[in-house]
Amino acid sequence: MQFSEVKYRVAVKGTPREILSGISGSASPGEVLAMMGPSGSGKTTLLSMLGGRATAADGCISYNDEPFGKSLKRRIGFVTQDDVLFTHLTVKETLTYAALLRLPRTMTREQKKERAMDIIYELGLERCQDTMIGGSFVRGVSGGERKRVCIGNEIIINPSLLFLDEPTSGLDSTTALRIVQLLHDIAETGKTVITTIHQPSSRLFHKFDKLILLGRGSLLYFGKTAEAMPYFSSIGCNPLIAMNPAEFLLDLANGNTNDVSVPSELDDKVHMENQNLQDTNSKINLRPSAQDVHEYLVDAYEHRVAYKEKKKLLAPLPISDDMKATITSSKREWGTNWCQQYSILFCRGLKERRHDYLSWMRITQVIATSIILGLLWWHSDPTTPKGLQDQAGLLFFIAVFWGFFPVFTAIFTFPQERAMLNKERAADMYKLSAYFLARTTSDLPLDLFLPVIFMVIVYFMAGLKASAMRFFLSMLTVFLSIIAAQVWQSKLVQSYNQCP
Ligand SMILES: Nc1ncnc2c1ncn2[C@@H]1O[C@H](COP(=O)(O)OP(=O)(O)OP(=O)(O)O)[C@@H](O)[C@H]1O
Repeated sequence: MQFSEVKYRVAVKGTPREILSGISGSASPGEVLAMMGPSGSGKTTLLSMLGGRATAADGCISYNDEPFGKSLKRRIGFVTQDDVLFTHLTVKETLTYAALLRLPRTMTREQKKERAMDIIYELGLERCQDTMIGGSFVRGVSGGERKRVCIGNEIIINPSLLFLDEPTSGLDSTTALRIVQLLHDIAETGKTVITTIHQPSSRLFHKFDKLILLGRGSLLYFGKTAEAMPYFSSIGCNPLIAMNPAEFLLDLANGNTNDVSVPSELDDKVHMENQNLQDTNSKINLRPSAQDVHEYLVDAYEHRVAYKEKKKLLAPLPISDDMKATITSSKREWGTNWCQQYSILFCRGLKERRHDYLSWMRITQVIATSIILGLLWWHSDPTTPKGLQDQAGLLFFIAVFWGFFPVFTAIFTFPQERAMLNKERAADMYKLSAYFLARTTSDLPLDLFLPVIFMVIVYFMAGLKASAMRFFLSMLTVFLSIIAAQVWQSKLVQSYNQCP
């Protein structure tokens, strides 16, 4: 993968702001490329563009000399910074559903399940395979285990290109090392791995083959990790005390020169500025400002390394015609057919949402409402015109209540699923129509369970046991209200149909 002069701009309050200013580099099969830089330096933005999740304002990104195409989606694994997983599924269920949806049709269902189990063992998740993922309201697996599940979700398809956004953040050094070792092993099988990383330990730092150092959206270094320290030494920046190279590079990228030797050009600049300050009796600076350090590093890279690296990027890659045809093909390859996608998504939807739909809070809410209604219409008499009018009012209330109740549930549960829908659709896991139908139909049995309890209570308390026909008609009203609610919900899904 090669990228040259990649730029990214956003408009902040109408003013264009440059997030990335001309980043160039490359990563080859068998290599792990790490992107380092202070928070807000543009690592995630660059990774999203390289992974085809965002479009660059300027510049060129190519994969085996071809631009990003739909067929590439299934060859790319992308682990986002935020863990996007279903909270109520277990580790094993999560990876099994991913395997069933993503692995190619040529594999049988059993083989796909076996692959999920292999990943569980490979990532050391066997002890928590039956534990729920969990989230803000449900206690589940630990942060490190959740991160490993996210990685497993992507490596399960054996991607040619694997992108990871801060896979080791918040993990202890041993677990972090284990994950980086895993990335190394994946790269050794001929894959390309690109990861952003925050403050790695020195042991981790040396595991990366190539390094990109970003500072304020500019490239401060791109090249072999082993050559980073000699390069900075050659431009006059050396650590004055023994320190982790990653810490030293991050300090430099932040413009912090404490415990770092400063090149003579920067020293001269500080002296000149101090002379001007003495004239105005202002406070004297002892160290160069962060802005000066940044400008010096960008300038040094531009003059000493950039030209050489850009020349390397211009050299054509030797690629076979078969490979070229696969990359340029605009045909999407689905891992499963439409019916299989529907049935997998239906089962997954039932498993995930039964916790929300059948929670004690919802059950109590429904039973309490039905008891209140039963008390208000206590043993109403359907033989008089006034009593019949009363019962028509009750039926109207029931229809409205069951029209809105599922809608509110959908409003609260769907936004949580939106991130998942975006992520899975970006990886071409299924068609939107399969998702939509599976979601609507998996909600129906759950939506119908509570109304039945509700209706039974109301009928016995309000004394509406007169005719089976009337019971049937009011159940039909409830059912139609729920269908109307589901159709309304489908509009909600369609409004989110702008994902890639
Ligand atoms: N759409 C946007 N609108 C406004 N600012 C943006 C947008 N996207 C990115 N930025 C800004 O661009 C900068 C780089 O963001 P990015 O998420 O790439 O940083 P990062 O290096 O990954 O940071 P961290 O390590 O904290 O995750 C940040 O200052 C961010 O606020």
